[in-house]
Amino acid sequence: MKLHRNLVFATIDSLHLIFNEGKQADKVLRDTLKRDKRWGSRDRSFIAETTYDIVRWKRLYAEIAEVKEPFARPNLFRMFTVWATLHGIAIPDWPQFEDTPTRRIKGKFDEFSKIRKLRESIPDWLDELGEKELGKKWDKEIAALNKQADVVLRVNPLRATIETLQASLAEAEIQTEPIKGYPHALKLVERANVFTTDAFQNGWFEVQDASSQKVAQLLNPQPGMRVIDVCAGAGGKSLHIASLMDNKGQVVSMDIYENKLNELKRRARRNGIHNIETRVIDSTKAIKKLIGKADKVLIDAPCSGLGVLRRNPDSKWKLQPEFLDRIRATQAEILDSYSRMVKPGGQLVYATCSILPSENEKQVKAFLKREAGNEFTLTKDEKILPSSSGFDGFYLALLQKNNENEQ
Ligand SMILES: C[S@@+](CC[C@H](N)C(=O)[O-])C[C@H]1O[C@@H](n2cnc3c(N)ncnc32)[C@H](O)[C@@H]1O
Repeated sequence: MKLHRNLVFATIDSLHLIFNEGKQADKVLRDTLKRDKRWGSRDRSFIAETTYDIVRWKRLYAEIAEVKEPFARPNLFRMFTVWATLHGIAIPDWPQFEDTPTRRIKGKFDEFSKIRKLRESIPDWLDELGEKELGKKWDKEIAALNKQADVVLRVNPLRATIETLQASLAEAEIQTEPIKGYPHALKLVERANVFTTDAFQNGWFEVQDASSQKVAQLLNPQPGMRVIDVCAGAGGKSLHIASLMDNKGQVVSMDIYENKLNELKRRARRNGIHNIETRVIDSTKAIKKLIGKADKVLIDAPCSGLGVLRRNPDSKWKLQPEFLDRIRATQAEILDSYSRMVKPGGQLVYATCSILPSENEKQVKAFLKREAGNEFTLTKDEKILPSSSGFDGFYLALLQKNNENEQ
């Protein structure tokens, strides 16, 4: 592979913004990719994939390149050299690469591969936490979380079927395949930009990982019900729930951030969904009004996001142990407060995109022991691990609230 100067420079510029200025990788790449209209899909994917790769392997590559943060520009070129050498790509004789030794890169790679926190390129604290929470399983999970994620679509049954969507994408030269056990999912055979397709513009599908699609399935909403999605964000799950309800009944989508709910409304319009009502949680009143009013409540809780590291490798470097302590406390508060919205005889699903028991089954167990949880029983739960599923790490628990006469 021949390296092109403007693509390499765009990659280095993106890395500078992500590493040195703390900008979010997806936002940086969105802006970088707008820089040159002449770039084709291969050029774009080179910039995006190389940037994500170097973000994912930051610690390992920095150790091999013997550079430290903040990374001066010549040091970003040294890290790029590590990436290129390990991918068997020859380094061109540009002045930027003059001081970047290529010798010993493979030797150091082999040497560091014996130490998990270097091999998997993660901070010390995260390696210790993973081992403490998951024991021997941590080895396999962190390795799986360092792989590139598949792109999975969820067909919108209000607008298309798996077959019509597959055919429409094939016309745009995007090949997909169904995934056994996931009735609404299609996996891209090769990465492609699906957002420019007619099928996307017409609301035939959303991009949603296969594990995430299991959440609304477990909630099993029925047409005519009132379902409350209390941590709805930009609405990935709300849209799925509303489509399963065939636009009949009501979905109340709530979040503390109005801008996320505005995005949800835009997506709902594109999906042809008109049974979603959004409500910002700006005081406890918003919750009190809905106590005992929902047939089903979904708590898609804020979490560490450790199960989706493959999609957001930069969160390895942004996550802090103190944040994890705070988020666990928030999860417990949310469970206690929002579970009150479930009617007697109704159901609650608690979900996270984390693989840590302390955010998942331990959180549910503790809730069931507290006063707020004493009217609920755990019907079933599922831990989806990236190493065995091949998809994002998720936890889902279905809880049943007693009928009034059982209280
Ligand atoms: C895992 S994300 C939700 C993703 C969303 N359900 C989806 O499928 O796209 C968690 C959401 O919880 C929201 N959140 C954080 N703290 C909250 C709170 N105290 N009450 C309600 N929502 C909260 C965040 O803004 C975030 O959108």
